[in-house]
Amino acid sequence: MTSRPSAAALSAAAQSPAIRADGLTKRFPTPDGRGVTAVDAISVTVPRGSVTGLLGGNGAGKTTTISMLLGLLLPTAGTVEILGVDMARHRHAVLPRMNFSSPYVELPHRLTVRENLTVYAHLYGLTCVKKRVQDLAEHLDLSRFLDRPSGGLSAGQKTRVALAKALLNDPELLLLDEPTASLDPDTADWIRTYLERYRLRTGATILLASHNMLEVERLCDGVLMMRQGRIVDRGAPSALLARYGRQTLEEVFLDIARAPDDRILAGEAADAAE
Ligand SMILES: Nc1ncnc2c1ncn2[C@@H]1O[C@H](COP(=O)(O)OP(=O)(O)OP(=O)(O)O)[C@@H](O)[C@H]1O
Repeated sequence: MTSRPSAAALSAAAQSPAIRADGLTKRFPTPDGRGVTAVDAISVTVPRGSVTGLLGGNGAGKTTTISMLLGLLLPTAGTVEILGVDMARHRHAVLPRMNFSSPYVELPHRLTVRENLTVYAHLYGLTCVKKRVQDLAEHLDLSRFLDRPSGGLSAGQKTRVALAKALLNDPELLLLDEPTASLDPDTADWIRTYLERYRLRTGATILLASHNMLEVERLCDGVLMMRQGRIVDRGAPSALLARYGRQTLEEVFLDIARAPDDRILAGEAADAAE
């Protein structure tokens, strides 16, 4: 159902967290019929204006989680509210207020950067599209290759274009899957600084999946640690360092990734108690 939320629901929504997921689960079918549980009943609350890191090893369930938050994948079970709006019922009311970028989603190769951004700007229903594209190109240092086909850009240039696409509608909620994957340290630092400034300027909420622990320590107020589809720990980076008695988030990550399964279950108990 995609009916419009009521006035009372909209007023309550304004007070709600940026993301609230409850019991969110995704099971994929597999050819052997056993299926794989990519995301296993996770419950997450992300406050407005925060930057939250979604961490976990390969296959932990980060991309699947982000896809469900975006409404790109239907959950097998559980609920998602974005900016107080129930994604299952009123997804179209909130989609214009959010956006995402992912290295796994390529823009059409043959279109130029300008054409791609223009198409997306129209899809998002923006007015003054020409000026918006021009302004973003300047902010993200894209002007030199605005008229080149998107497929011919380097990985770093593509990442900046993907970020421009994600910022076209000035999203209140930005979901980023590995925003600095395969970037050189200079470009990665540039993107992080840009994101910090965007958050400060707009008060937007950012959820980012990352394998770069220094990035997470620098950008994130809070961290969600995933393993085998579950949230096994969470907290501010400083709180996690203290809890594990470690100096760096990378060490904490390794502790969690290498812990025996009974530690995972302990994390689940903490999750349920939240
Ligand atoms: N369409 C699909 N069909 C079957 N299994 C899937 C599908 N998509 C994801 N999976 C499985 O779900 C699990 C979680 O995958 P996901 O891509 O969410 O992990 P991830 O944490 O983003 O990993 P990475 O860090 O490697 O990108 C993995 O076991 C993966 O093989």
